[in-house]
Amino acid sequence: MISFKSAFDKVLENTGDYGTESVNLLESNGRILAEQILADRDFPPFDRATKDGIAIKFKVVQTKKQSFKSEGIAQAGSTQLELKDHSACIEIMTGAMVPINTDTVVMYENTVQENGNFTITESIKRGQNIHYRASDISEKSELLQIGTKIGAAEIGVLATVGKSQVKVKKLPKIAVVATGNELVEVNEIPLPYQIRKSNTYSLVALLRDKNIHADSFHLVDDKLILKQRLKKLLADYDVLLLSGGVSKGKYDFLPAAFDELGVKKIFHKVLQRPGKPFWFGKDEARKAIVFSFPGNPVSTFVNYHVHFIPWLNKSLGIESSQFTVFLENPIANNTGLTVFMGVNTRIKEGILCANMLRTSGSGDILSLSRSDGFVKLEPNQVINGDGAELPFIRTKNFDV
Ligand SMILES: Nc1nc2c(c(=O)[nH]1)N[C@H]1C(S)=C(S)[C@@H](COP(=O)(O)OP(=O)(O)OC[C@H]3O[C@@H](n4cnc5c(N)ncnc54)[C@H](O)[C@@H]3O)O[C@H]1N2
Ligand code: MOO
Repeated sequence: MISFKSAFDKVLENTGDYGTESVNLLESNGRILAEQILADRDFPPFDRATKDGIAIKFKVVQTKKQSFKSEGIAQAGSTQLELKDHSACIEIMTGAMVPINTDTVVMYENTVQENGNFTITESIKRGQNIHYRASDISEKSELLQIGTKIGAAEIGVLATVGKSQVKVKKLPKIAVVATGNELVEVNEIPLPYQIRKSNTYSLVALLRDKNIHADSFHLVDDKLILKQRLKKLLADYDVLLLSGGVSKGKYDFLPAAFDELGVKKIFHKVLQRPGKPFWFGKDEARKAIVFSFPGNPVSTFVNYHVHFIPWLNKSLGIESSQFTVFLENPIANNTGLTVFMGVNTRIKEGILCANMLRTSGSGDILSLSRSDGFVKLEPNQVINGDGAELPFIRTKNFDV
């Protein structure tokens, strides 16, 4: 059996690169940018008014009482106007081009209007209320780097520079596989010795959060059939995420089946809890990676978060976020295993604090919906009554 750290390192040594693809702008949300985005023009592209009011030439302002006759209206979305009489003004709307021969915008609220003449009522500064051309960034400057995670703000930038198609990192093609004769479908009534499958649904849902639309399968405990089905899945998919069938049971055929199919075992069994019987391997010939998680729901869930997510992030070229929480309870891990313990979190005086949850073990599927994530305890780590800051594996968003 290998330590959690060694297993984790081996998982990260076996990441893949799935290339790039072009997707529609809105479909790029949540994806990883695979092209450098440059400004196609200056930002902003012209001197633009930031207030509705009048545009004037500052130099001609002599007294507070002076009034400016309006020559016309500069509307956003219209060509640039020119102030003919330098002692007059042009009314201007937010977003419009500042007219030629003007350099200052005074908002309507700071003027008094009478018969098309405007008198400025407040002191003004030269150049006020103008967002100057290229003051944010100039043409050809880099706006977004390769490797940026695209969110709503980036979609706005991409739209601004006219990217209706965006080159993003391709996601691996994934098969989620349930194993076990005891499993029935969600819409079936289980017999007394059966249960409905849940792991595959959780995994498919988790993957959807990563924009991956996985296909799911169910394999029964028959070694020959298992091998036939696995062979095809290994050829058709980049990654197999399996649950169940990897411990010591008489029907836990997966390790032997992988061996007979020529899938290289990288490790089997990790000094961690839950999720100890995790089997990880690589099919060099068919170019597939196999995450074969132990079947207990908490084991599958924890392994997905602690091993698969960092693997996926590294495969896509992005850093995995590292969180910590302050665990408020004393706890002793009297084992040589790395332990992942379900916790609830809350913000106390600006600090994210965690409290451990009672659970009956890795078959306790309800504990997953009650917890916000897991804290990581090192082998034989003891936390006394003062609590301690610990690594935190977040499994829920803070906004839910
Ligand atoms: N002699 C030993 N027995 C066990 C060991 C061991 O080291 N020696 N390890 C235990 C640990 S730890 C775990 S975790 C489990 C993992 O066993 P398997 O990966 O072989 O999984 P199964 O036996 O197939 O299933 C375990 C449990 O999970 C339920 N299950 C499976 N798939 C699903 C699914 N898709 N949805 C919901 N529930 C699922 C299954 O019905 C079982 O109850 O082994 C221990 N035993
Ligand atoms: O790996 Mo098991 O999850 O300890 O029950």
